[in-house]
Amino acid sequence: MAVIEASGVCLTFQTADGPVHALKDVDLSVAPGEFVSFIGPSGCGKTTFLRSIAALETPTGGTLRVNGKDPDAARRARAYGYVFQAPGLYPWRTISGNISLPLEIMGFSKLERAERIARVMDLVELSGFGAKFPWQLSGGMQQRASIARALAFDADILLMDEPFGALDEIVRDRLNEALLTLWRKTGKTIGFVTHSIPEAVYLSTKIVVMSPRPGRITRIIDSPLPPDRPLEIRETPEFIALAHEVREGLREGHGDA
Ligand SMILES: Nc1ncnc2c1ncn2[C@@H]1O[C@H](COP(=O)(O)OP(=O)(O)OP(=O)(O)O)[C@@H](O)[C@H]1O
Repeated sequence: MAVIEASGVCLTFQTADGPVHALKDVDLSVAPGEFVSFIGPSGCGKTTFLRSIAALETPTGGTLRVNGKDPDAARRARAYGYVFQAPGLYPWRTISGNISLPLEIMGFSKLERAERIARVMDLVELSGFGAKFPWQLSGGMQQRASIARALAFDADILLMDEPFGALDEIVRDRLNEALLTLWRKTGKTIGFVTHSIPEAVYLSTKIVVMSPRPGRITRIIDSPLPPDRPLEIRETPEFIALAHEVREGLREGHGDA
């Protein structure tokens, strides 16, 4: 069964300036364990599509199923964790306290919380930093903490909206590597929004190229790269050819190919 199944999904926002077609006729099927990146220029509906999967927006047409359920039922079943662009950690709580908060709200016992916090901190390589406050950590470490928080429910799906966009390239490279390791270890299905072609190509098993006005999918590219990817893979002809294909897809969407 597909983890995410979109068929003819449309979403039109009614604004004071008239309707905005944020998504038009989006068809996509994501299998369990895939790493799917959404790439495209500003305003092509990447965030809107991710938010629709998470039941934070409601499509105005078509059907969208998450784990075979409608997105709202999937949200209630805690089908996914969501990582936002900014880490969004509470400065008055420690890193452990931040990861713990949603677990507290969901009523997990103290013992279970401690076990889960230790496991996810290990996954994002932050063990030993639990007692620190967010402002004592670098930007990259804060974003890792926010990923740990999203992983704490142990949902099968991880939705990430440009999580590394604000970080410098060296930190971003390290986090990309860490995310791939985490994905291989956990087998989760990941939906990842990015503006970066190398990031999309490095991370994904499937690259979804989108285009604006109306927001739509112009190409879906299945990656031929192996799951095990050292950073140096970016220098290989296969990687460069794939990046070229994504760039072509982006150009086509702009109508100036
Ligand atoms: N709540 C809203 N009300 C009205 N229009 C909206 C709303 N949310 C998004 N839009 C519009 O829908 C379109 C798609 O927006 P969306 O944020 O999904 O694009 P995006 O591809 O994620 O862009 P970016 O890369 O800049 O984050 C844009 O034209 C945006 O202005």
